[in-house]
Amino acid sequence: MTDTVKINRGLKGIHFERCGVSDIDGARGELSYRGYSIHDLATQSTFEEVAYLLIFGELPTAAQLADFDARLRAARVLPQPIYDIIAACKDGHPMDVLRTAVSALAALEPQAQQTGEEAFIENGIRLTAQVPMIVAAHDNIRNDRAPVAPDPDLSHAANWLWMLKGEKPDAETARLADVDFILHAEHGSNASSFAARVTISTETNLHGGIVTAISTLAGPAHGGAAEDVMKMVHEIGKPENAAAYVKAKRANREAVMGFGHRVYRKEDPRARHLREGVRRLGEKMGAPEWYEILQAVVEAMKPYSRHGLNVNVDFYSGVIYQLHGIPMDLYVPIFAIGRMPGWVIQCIEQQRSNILIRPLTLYDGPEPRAYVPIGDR
Ligand SMILES: CC(=O)SCCNC(=O)CCNC(=O)[C@H](O)C(C)(C)COP(=O)(O)OP(=O)(O)OC[C@H]1O[C@@H](n2cnc3c(N)ncnc32)[C@H](O)[C@@H]1OP(=O)(O)O
Ligand SMILES: O=C([O-])CC(=O)C(=O)O
Repeated sequence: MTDTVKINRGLKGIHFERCGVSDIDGARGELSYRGYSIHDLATQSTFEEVAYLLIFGELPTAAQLADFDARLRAARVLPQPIYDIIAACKDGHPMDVLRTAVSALAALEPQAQQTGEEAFIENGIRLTAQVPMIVAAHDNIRNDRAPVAPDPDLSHAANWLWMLKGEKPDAETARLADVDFILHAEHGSNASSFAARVTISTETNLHGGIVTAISTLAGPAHGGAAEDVMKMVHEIGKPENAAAYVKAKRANREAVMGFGHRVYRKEDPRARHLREGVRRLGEKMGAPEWYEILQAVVEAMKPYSRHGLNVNVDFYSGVIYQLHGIPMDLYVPIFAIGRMPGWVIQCIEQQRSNILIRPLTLYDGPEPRAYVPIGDR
């Protein structure tokens, strides 16, 4: 038996379900949400429209978008105990604080216990509005500032920057954040969405799935990579050091952060928009060196890229955040803010045609043996 069972470590290349939300063509380096190219969405759509598209399956009409947007804006409310919980763990990593706060919301808001499609949509919209509030409130509280009240006149992205910094962003800055959220909104059966589906498959509530997803996104092999890319860029310091840095990493068989992907064998299509964002923003702010360091790393990685090792979505995003003065440990929470609609729809899809997700591990431990009482060991 042991010899004949095929083990798929990491479930590489395994389709565990059908899903009509996003399509990733790893060989071609293409991504679409509900049939719409990520390039069209990133250049023409807004986060609110994309969130609607992901959750309801179609691009909204103007009236549907206005209604959805109003629901999102009305949901910008956190119960007071959440601020107390954030204050109590303010010195923790923002992902730990976010996870704890979302978990607390499940206990504080009675409607969070409801399951079923309507409840998941309602709770998903509320959480999508609350997650940026939690991240911004934490950053304010840990810096001895009062949380900034949401502004009902601002879009999701602009309101996030307003709550974080206490200043209204200009249109270009708000649009860059909007595009960043669109690019991060959904990505099929990535580790955090898969983990959320496993949780939902036990018939629990949406908040449980989102808590799982936040935990899973945090690691450096997934969303945590953006923070590590920025640490790498600081360590490299100037473009001429990039080749030696990459050589040393490869000699030690260590990963260069922001490179590699389980599915893409060509460049991650999302990276194009973020690269352009870094280049433009660097020029505008008189700090072109960050873009130059990143491009020097890309150049240095070329000899290793022949098996499809290319930049992923996490490679360029950190520098954009840094140029906006956002602390490094907020990079993963920003990913989580963008990913909310993707997590919500993955949980809805799992619930819609549920089956308990419970794969097997092949036992390769000791043969059956006699129990030895503790006094005789
Ligand atoms: C939003 C996201 O989650 S995107 C991913 C973000 N994560 C990162 O950027 C962290 C760095 N990258 C990685 O650790 C990996 O590429 C992962 C975890 C993303 C994907 O891992 P896997 O699909 O398991 O690929 P695997 O690790 O088997 O890599 C295949 C080959 O590419 C190499 N490789 C993969 N990623 C990298 C990297 N970042 N730097 C250098 N080499 C790499 C591996 O060493 C391996 O080479 P080998 O066949 O000679 O042993
Ligand atoms: O799909 C993956 O494995 C990781 C990823 O790029 C994402 O979640 O955006």
